[in-house]
Amino acid sequence: MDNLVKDLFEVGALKFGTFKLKSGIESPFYVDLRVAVSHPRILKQIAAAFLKGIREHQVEFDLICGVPYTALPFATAIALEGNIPMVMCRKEQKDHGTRRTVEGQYAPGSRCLIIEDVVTSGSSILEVAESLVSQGLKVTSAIVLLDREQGGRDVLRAMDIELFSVYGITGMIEALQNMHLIDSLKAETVYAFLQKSQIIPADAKRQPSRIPQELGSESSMSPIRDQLYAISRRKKSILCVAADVESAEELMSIAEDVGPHICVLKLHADIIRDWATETPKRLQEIAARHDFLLFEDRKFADIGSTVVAQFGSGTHRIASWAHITNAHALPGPGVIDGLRQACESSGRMVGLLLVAQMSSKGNLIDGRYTESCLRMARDAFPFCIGFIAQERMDPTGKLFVMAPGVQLEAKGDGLGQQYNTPEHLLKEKGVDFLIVGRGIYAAPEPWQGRTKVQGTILEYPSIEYRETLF
Ligand SMILES: O=c1ccn([C@@H]2O[C@H](COP(=O)(O)O)[C@@H](O)[C@H]2O)c(=O)[nH]1
Repeated sequence: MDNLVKDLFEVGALKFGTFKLKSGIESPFYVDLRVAVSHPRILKQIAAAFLKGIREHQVEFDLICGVPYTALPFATAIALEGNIPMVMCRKEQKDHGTRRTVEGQYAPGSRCLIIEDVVTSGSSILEVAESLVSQGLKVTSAIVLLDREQGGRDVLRAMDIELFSVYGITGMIEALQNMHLIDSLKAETVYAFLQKSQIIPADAKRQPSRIPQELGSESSMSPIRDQLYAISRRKKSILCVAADVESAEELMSIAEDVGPHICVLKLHADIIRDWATETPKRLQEIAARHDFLLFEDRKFADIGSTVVAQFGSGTHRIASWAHITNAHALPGPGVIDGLRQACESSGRMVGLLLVAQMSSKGNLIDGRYTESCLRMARDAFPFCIGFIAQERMDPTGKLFVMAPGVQLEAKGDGLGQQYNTPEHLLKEKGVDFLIVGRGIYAAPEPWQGRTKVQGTILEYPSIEYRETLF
């Protein structure tokens, strides 16, 4: 095993120095196992090391799947050396041919062991696990060549995936020291770094949002999510204004005032007493001019066939104009299927948010319900793009959180609404977007020379403010 460590070090797969990671964090070591493909001898050693680990840990599985891209050749080598069937997971779904996300032959219910090169947070393994599970495979374990020992194992355990590793970084460092390939100063620097950069599952919920730097440019599986992140980046805004007003004129006036500063305008169409056929057209025109999305806060909560009609027909014909809508998970996945079907019939794609937590005092949502929402939302991605919630939900950051119940002062409204400050929700709870209603459109003090809406909105945080928190 030490020979492999030595070989990896000598081909530059393990480097020591100062390296800026994708997250912006500076790390005293860097692992690049991609170079292994250029050294068939090392690739063979890697496969043997994985097979040894699998045997020693008595991992039970029927087939393997490598996390794209670096672990794909590793999985192939393991499959060949160990005569083990393998499947491949696509990063993006094809838009032609079979549209399969998992390639290869497998029986539903087969146990798939995920093969990974390096684990930091576990998020890449989780993404592959989601794809495999969505195709009927079972995933209960993963094995990695090198665990950076920063907490990914705990994050995965919290998601019911057991992680086995061929090497942990500590063991690898010790082996390198014993072979006099690195000195004790380098080793100490790595240990100190590991101590201060732990991700623990509870904290995974509080990680700074990955929007907009990473996810925003990553995928186009959900055009609405991509559109939202692009607007967020362009306008440096994380604000959704909730305009709970009763007339179309008031709604248009708020939309014009807040438009330049927001990503999303949220409304309750059923509050507007004079809703007319041209109302959504006027809203769409303002949204296009000021570059924001329209979110109808309908909170669907009925059986699939009823929500098909509620979403696509009736006075409001929500599916024909909203970019985003939301639903309670209470009725089960049928509510999501119904909304998806209505979207397909209307020929427009709308992004769905599940209400996983509520801001109101005494609400009946508990931790188990919220966990079930997370599972339902994962299964429904990319139609479901996130949550209405009060804290970060998805450690992978794929599904975002919009949090209502936000004002500059944490208090209540006398009718059960509970407010948190932007700082608390962003910093302590790791939410991605803030939904602010009366804090902006019903703020008491007009600003000199501006409408009160125009004045107050500037007091709410932008992306830049959020970045100063971390
Ligand atoms: O848990 C929830 C879910 C939705 N809302 C909605 O957000 C706004 C909040 O308005 P404020 O004036 O900022 O209180 C409102 O439209 C609610 O329907 C929520 O508050 N809490």
